Amino acid sequence: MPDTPHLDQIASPDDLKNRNLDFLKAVADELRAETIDAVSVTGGHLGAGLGVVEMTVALHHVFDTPSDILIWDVGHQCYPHKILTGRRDRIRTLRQGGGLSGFTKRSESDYDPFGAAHASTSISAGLGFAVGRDLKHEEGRKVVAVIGDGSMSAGMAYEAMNNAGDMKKDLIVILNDNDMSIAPPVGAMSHYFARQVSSKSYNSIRKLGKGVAEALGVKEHARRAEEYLRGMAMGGTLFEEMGFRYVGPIDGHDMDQLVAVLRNVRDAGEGPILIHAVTQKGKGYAPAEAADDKYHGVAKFNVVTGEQQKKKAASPSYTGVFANALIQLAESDDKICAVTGAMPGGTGVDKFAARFPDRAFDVGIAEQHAVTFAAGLAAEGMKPYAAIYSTFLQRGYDQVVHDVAIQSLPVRFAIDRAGLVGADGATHAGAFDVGYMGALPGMVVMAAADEAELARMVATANEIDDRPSAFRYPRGEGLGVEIPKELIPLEIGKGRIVREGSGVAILSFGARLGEVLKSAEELAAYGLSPTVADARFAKPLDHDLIRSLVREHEVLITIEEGAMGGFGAFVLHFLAEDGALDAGVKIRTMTLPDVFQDQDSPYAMYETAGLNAKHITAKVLDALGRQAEAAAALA
Ligand SMILES: Cc1ncc(C[n+]2csc(CCOP(=O)(O)OP(=O)(O)O)c2C)c(N)n1
Ligand SMILES: CC(=O)[C@@H](O)[C@H](O)COP(=O)(O)O
Ligand SMILES: [Mg+2]
Repeated sequence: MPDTPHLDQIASPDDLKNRNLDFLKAVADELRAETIDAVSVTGGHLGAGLGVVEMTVALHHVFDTPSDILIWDVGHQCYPHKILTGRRDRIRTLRQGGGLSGFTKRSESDYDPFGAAHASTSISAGLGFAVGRDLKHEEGRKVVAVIGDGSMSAGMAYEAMNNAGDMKKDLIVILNDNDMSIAPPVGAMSHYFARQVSSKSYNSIRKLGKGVAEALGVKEHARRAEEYLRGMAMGGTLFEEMGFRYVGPIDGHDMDQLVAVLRNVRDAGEGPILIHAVTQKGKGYAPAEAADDKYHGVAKFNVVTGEQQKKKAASPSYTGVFANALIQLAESDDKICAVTGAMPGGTGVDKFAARFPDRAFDVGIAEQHAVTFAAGLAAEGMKPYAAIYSTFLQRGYDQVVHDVAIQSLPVRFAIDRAGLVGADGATHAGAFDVGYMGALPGMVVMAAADEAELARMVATANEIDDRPSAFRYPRGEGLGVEIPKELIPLEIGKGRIVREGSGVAILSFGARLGEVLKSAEELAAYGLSPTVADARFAKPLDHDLIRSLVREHEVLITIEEGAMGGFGAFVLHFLAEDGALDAGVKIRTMTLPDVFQDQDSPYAMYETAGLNAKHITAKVLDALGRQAEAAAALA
């Protein structure tokens, strides 16, 4: 544990008030050490937090949080903020079951006025707070939104600035420019920020900033503050064109400069202001600074060496299987393209890009654009695979409906991180895609039961050229099954029987199949031998398979790694319309529960969700009227 005599004096941000700069700098140093130490035992997002340590201390010193509103965009950089705002004693529970969230969360603290985890929401939310404040005539309260350069690639940020610049509300936006997203940043705006930073004025302002900060002092009056601000502003920036006053670039690790600038901005009066702060992701921890990803997201690690305790994977990841299958197909099909929204590593598009650089596109944190861009590619006769996490595809849903589905354009949606993802919690759960994709006329919706199925689904989607298709697969490793060398496409809308049995049928959609097969073994002890089927498709549904399962069994259970309103609902709808329900057939649908589940290990989350083998066993017994045995199976 680090030695932290200054940080020990900070129970809340109040303890940062009336402190001198030397004290604040000492707190920052200790806060950085404490953050590194905590993440070394929990794993999590490290690089982003290390880049805002000084900014976090300065913000809580200058502003009167939580009365003043401080919003962290994404929230993955908020661990130092959590340590300063009364959560230090629980910081080593970050991202663990029952512990602190890895993001800002309203229910966790008054110092988290707005929850996040998806990018680029902070300016919109901040403007909402500012307008609400003014409507309540509480004009003295300040609103600050801190947004990263990567998150400034999303349309939402500009929609918010467009609105804020026009409304002229008192709102402070800090552009935390570390020249990194998860991967290197992309896009013209990223080049624009770089030009601002590399301009000569930055260097002179750095020197000037220190001098002026020393000269100004805490109680300097407003006129001097205004002059200082004007001296810092570079003039003619895009932000100024949008109605913001622009301050910077400033050194986001220089406490003297930060405190002086924040104070002046705080006291500068009406209207939106943007402070351009240049920071370094991973700052102050050599292994993070040296790493390509700046330790964006890490496993537990050794603080001295920086070595991460990554578990050796027994099988390839689903993501890797997707990437390899796509590359294999693209070797002989030059129409195949891959699109990612700032997640090249997470989706495997980086592998595809290494092989086919001209056919891989990282469009930034811009899922809406990613979907419509893919629609344009498809309309031009290309075969785009939009590889997007289930949770982030939510942001592009109108584009899926309006730009893709209504026009029957053959965009292939590779939906990664389907189902529960573990430590990232509710904000990142891939819970809803089966329902929202399956609702769309013409859409083909598949889910992979294992990695071999996934590889074949990639090939199946390649053949679907007259309408959109989607295939979903979970985070993490596959089951270790062999992947066929030749990727034979599946027959559209046809499932498969995996295990012949009688009495009970379990129809699985997606990667719960492993748990279903475990349950089938358990059920032998109860004298039962269920039929197990893999639906493969939620749309079109395999009507023949479902009819035969119902006809030949007393009980039908459906199971999926998704929210209600998905596969089970589609099956029930079909059976109701088909008249099967009139005959009193016993059907149960197993889905994620109707709650937003907090973070835990994926296994524990599925345990809470009631979707592991023992729950399936209990569900079968319960449906058969064997309640006592069902309860015992759960014990
Ligand atoms: C809508 C959305 N898409 C993708 C992500 C995944 N994501 C999380 S952080 C991040 C990079 C953010 O970069 P930046 O805002 O510059 O913050 P930094 O990590 O550099 O501090 C991305 C792409 C997300 N959280 N939300
Ligand atoms: C904050 C964020 O959205 C990403 O960093 C996310 O945590 C990555 O998740 P994976 O680890 O599943 O790629
Ligand atoms: Mg960044």
